[in-house]
Amino acid sequence: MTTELKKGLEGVLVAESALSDIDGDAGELYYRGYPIEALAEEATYEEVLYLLWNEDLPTAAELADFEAEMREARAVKPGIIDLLQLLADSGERPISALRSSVSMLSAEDPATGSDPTDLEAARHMGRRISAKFPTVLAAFDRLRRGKEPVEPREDLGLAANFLYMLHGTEPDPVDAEIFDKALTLHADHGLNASTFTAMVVGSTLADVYNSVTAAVAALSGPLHGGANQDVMEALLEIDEGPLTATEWIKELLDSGERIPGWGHRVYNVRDPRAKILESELRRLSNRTEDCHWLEYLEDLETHLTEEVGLPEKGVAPNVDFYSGAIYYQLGIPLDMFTAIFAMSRSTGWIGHVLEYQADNKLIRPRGRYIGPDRREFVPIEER
Ligand SMILES: CC(=O)SCCNC(=O)CCNC(=O)[C@H](O)C(C)(C)COP(=O)(O)OP(=O)(O)OC[C@H]1O[C@@H](n2cnc3c(N)ncnc32)[C@H](O)[C@@H]1OP(=O)(O)O
Ligand SMILES: O=C([O-])CC(=O)C(=O)O
Repeated sequence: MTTELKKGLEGVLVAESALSDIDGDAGELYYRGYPIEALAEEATYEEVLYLLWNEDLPTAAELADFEAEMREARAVKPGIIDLLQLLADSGERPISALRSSVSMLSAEDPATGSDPTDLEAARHMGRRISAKFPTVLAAFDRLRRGKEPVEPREDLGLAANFLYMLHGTEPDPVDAEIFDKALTLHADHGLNASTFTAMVVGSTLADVYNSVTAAVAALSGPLHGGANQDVMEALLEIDEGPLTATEWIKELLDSGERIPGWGHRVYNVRDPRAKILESELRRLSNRTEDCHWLEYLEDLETHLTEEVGLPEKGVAPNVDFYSGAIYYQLGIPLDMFTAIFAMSRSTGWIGHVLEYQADNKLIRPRGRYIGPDRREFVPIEER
């Protein structure tokens, strides 16, 4: 046993994976060997989903079968809608409603309770979760706004169908394409906190529903998936307040707070996903003829880079810095941003659990004990 303590498991190798590879110094990300830039530009999110769950990109026939299967699984039963109504009425956050809905999806799946080593049953559960997450989230948002959920459409891709179910109207093709790219960019990212959580749960041979429930919970925090909402809240505060973006960020730094959407455990340079999202935000801003969110973000990045010098400390924009403004311009409510991240990341969680369980070893690290020395028990009447 090693006695070296690695706080936060920083830099510790705990598993092998063929899903995604990150070069933190070069700022590069690959899914199964393909650069993220090419996948975002050339492939649909469904192709990426297939790639992460299988060993390679699908042929046209494989993709058609896979898409048909996923599209057929989109609808949810009335019991889920009743649960979502209950959660909406109690003012639950979307990410928490999503977490609760995984338990209900499990209750409604006949495969739940199957042999934990049955990988085909696990794949089936994974497909159902990723197919139903967009339906659950769109329905939850509509219910809390007093609207009827919109039934999923099988003739639309996953990204376009989500926007359709959320807004009740078919999205502009450019909006759907940009959202599809955002989903691709969030689909997997090595052993990040939520994926590792899913793997820890999966390593006990708990089923995919249990692994995903825990992963949603892990993603919800502001140090992980919650940062995209924090960035947009900051932009709104700048927009509504008297300070310029640069003045606002100076105040935040002076108060000793961290900049949301900046810094990363693995990247020492700009996250490659931030670069793609910045250019997609530009494309969207040109379409909506509203560039001011992009301008705030670029002013902030210029100031934090040139004046504050954060990149010299290895702190640079991460995936959450530019994504929030895209979602906002697509008409997605702020508190849904982290849940949308979960909707896409379910792909990575499930892929990693399936991969890990295929060659399973219970994950169980050790902690260094720093409590009192051995001592005699004192009965309560003598304390
Ligand atoms: C999808 C994702 O999960 S991406 C990350 C999303 N989270 C955020 O954007 C929240 C803001 N960022 C952070 O809190 C951090 O960068 C984390 C949690 C993501 C990574 O943190 P760690 O790898 O543990 O780095 P650590 O906390 O040790 O920070 C290292 C140094 O960089 C600084 N730093 C890190 N992030 C930031 C930031 N956002 N703003 C200002 N300084 C920062 C720290 O103050 C520290 O400086 P010091 O050595 O002078 O004390
Ligand atoms: O990798 C990480 O630690 C966080 C991250 O960027 C992600 O999960 O996409």
